[in-house]
Amino acid sequence: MARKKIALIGAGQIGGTLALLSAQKELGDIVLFDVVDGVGAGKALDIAQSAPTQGFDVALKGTSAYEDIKGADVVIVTAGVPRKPGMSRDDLLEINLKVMEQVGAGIAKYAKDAFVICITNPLDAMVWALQKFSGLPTNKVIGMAGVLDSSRFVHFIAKELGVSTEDVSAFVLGGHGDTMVPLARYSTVAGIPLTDIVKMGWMSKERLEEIIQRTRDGGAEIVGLLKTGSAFYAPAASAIAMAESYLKDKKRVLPAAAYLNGEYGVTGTYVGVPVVIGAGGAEKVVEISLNSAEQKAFDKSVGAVEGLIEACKKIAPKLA
Ligand SMILES: NC(=O)C1=CN([C@@H]2O[C@H](COP(=O)(O)OP(=O)(O)OC[C@H]3O[C@@H](n4cnc5c(N)ncnc54)[C@H](O)[C@@H]3O)[C@@H](O)[C@H]2O)C=CC1
Ligand SMILES: O=C([O-])CC(=O)C(=O)O
Repeated sequence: MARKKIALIGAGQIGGTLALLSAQKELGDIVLFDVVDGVGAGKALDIAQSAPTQGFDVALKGTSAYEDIKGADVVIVTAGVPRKPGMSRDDLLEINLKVMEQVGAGIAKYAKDAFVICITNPLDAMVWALQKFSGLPTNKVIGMAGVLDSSRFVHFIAKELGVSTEDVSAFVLGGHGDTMVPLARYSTVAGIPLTDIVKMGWMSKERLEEIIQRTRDGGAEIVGLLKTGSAFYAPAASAIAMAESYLKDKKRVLPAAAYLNGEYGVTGTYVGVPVVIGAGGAEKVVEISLNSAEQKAFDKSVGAVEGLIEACKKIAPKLA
């Protein structure tokens, strides 16, 4: 059976980590594309030279030519710029929107049958723009954020309670920004909702609120520590989980920025919701019932994303 092909657009911090993880998991042959000549090739060669000790058999290639992504099964987009301390993700909108236009054109020309995962920030607006610029079907273009935000929530809960992350699961909905909605009611420890964990007295309500806020600030916390860029290991691992679910038709239910066509009462916007990811791409948006406080928080988050989409339309009128 021929190997699958994975194209990584952007060979920076996340792109390089995506290449390493894809190789170690033997997800397919890898093309690392970057506008900066040599970056993709350098990382491809470096990772290829780890194969003898890691024991994987995949081909890696670096490039600055879009034609090399031809026939890719999965395209993961990290092209653009990350934020620095003092910036919000939204400050990246104008510069990264231009990048999405170029990337969208490249995908449309050479990889129109691919499953596309966008990571570039501000995530929900960028995945919306990338789908428009590429013209690919909405079920084949998705944004990575919810898996990362939920992983952060899981990490903080497991650490707080002194339990394995294996037994904690969490859901964070909404846009990938300050308004994201970590859902305590749908996040569990061995099946016990966090709201019950509080009732049982295992964790105080105040501590849970602090952890929820730390989750919302999870990206900024790492930007503050790194100073020169943003998180990349966990973001890459999150996108790989999504790519793997598509390539292996695992049909995992993962929180991701999906195109909403009436679900949750929202139309025409990408926002973080639980999605079944399988061979058909984003196969189904799972509509969980929200109580009034959760709905209010979700609506606020959708409003923030819609504001960014309007800003995109002003900058690039052809998106309107
Ligand atoms: N969705 C999420 O949860 C997360 C999103 N991000 C975002 O991911 C993006 C990438 O982050 P990093 O990899 O850390 O940044 P990075 O700066 O290390 O890598 C970005 C790469 O994109 C390349 N690039 C710039 N313009 C390009 C173009 N027109 N075509 C192709 N490549 C181009 C750059 O040369 C650079 O190598 C940022 O926008 C960041 O904010 C980061 C973490 C989590
Ligand atoms: O915070 C950032 O700029 C990068 C990001 O989206 C994250 O790590 O969640």
